[in-house]
Amino acid sequence: MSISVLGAGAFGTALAITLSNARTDVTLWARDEVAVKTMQTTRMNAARLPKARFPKTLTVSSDLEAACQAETILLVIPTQKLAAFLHSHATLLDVKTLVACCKGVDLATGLGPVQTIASTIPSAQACILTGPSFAVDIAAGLPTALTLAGPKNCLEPLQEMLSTPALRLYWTTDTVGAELGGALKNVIAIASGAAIGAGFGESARAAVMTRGYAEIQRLAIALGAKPKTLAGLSGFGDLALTCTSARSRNFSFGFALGAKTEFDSGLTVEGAKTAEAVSNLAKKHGIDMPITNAVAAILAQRLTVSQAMEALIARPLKEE
Ligand SMILES: NC(=O)C1=CN([C@@H]2O[C@H](COP(=O)(O)OP(=O)(O)OC[C@H]3O[C@@H](n4cnc5c(N)ncnc54)[C@H](O)[C@@H]3O)[C@@H](O)[C@H]2O)C=CC1
Ligand SMILES: O=C(CO)COP(=O)(O)O
Repeated sequence: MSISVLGAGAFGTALAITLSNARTDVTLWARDEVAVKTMQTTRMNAARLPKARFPKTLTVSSDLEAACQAETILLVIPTQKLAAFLHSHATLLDVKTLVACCKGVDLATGLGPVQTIASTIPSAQACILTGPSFAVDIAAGLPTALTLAGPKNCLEPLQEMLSTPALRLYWTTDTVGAELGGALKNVIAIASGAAIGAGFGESARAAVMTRGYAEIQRLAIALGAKPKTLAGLSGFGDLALTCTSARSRNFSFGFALGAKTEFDSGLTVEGAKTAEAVSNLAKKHGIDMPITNAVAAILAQRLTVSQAMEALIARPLKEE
């Protein structure tokens, strides 16, 4: 039962390193042949995950057909690129166990990663691995706990296969809760970063996190998520990590918005497109999501960070 990790960004590389520390049949695939050759020679991914050395057992390849011979495939490319990737390579991915390792809602379709897999490759077992984890921590072998969600029949073998001495996986069949918790917390992390960057203070950040969690629950439960999943690693756990760490790209992006400083546009910030996608979903389902709407409005330059905060604080008073 071999494993291929498709996508050699920070997270794909980290997962491939930790898995190949524990087993010998892991392949890390990247589309860029030059980057693959460099990784094969240097045994590291200096561009995305500097300092982390590849175990001898890790195979790095740009041959997608060969990589897709594996029974279990981890998809670690950004959410907005996932649907096109699956469409382009559907025949190679047919009937496989596909584990999305990305966090977001597709702007074009309004679907999360599991739903995107299920709608594109119905023959596949569509799963998601999500929860609080920075790539650097996973690559360094630091203790981490994640949520694995998918169809019941494949969860236990997959949990066994993807757990390592440092990486502890919990399973759930609630794919809706797992994918929405991971997607929506990134939007709240942008808002938290903006609050800190603009100098509104840590009390304001705590309010953004807590009321953000309330709106995550409102939308996700309306779409079928279980409250227990949202309170777990993939929801509350990841919200806590991402909203409080300057190592988070979503938090740092928000911080730069609030502080009016530059931000590296080459970095993957899933919450940016997801804010608009979720704002559209909330409107469609009649769900009140003022913080998400504020982030979407800031990114569309309809509001400044200060105007957004003033509008949030001035909302009608109500029961918690
Ligand atoms: N970096 C982290 O600490 C964590 C990241 N994640 C999630 O993992 C996902 C990927 O993030 P990162 O690896 O950090 O991003 P990254 O920006 O480091 O890497 C993304 C990779 O995807 C590749 N890619 C993009 N479009 C592609 C396509 N069409 N075909 C093939 N490859 C393509 C890029 O070449 C790049 O190597 C995101 O959804 C993120 O939220 C989840 C947990 C932790
Ligand atoms: O999802 C993550 C932590 O669990 C990574 O966060 P960023 O994408 O904001 O860096």
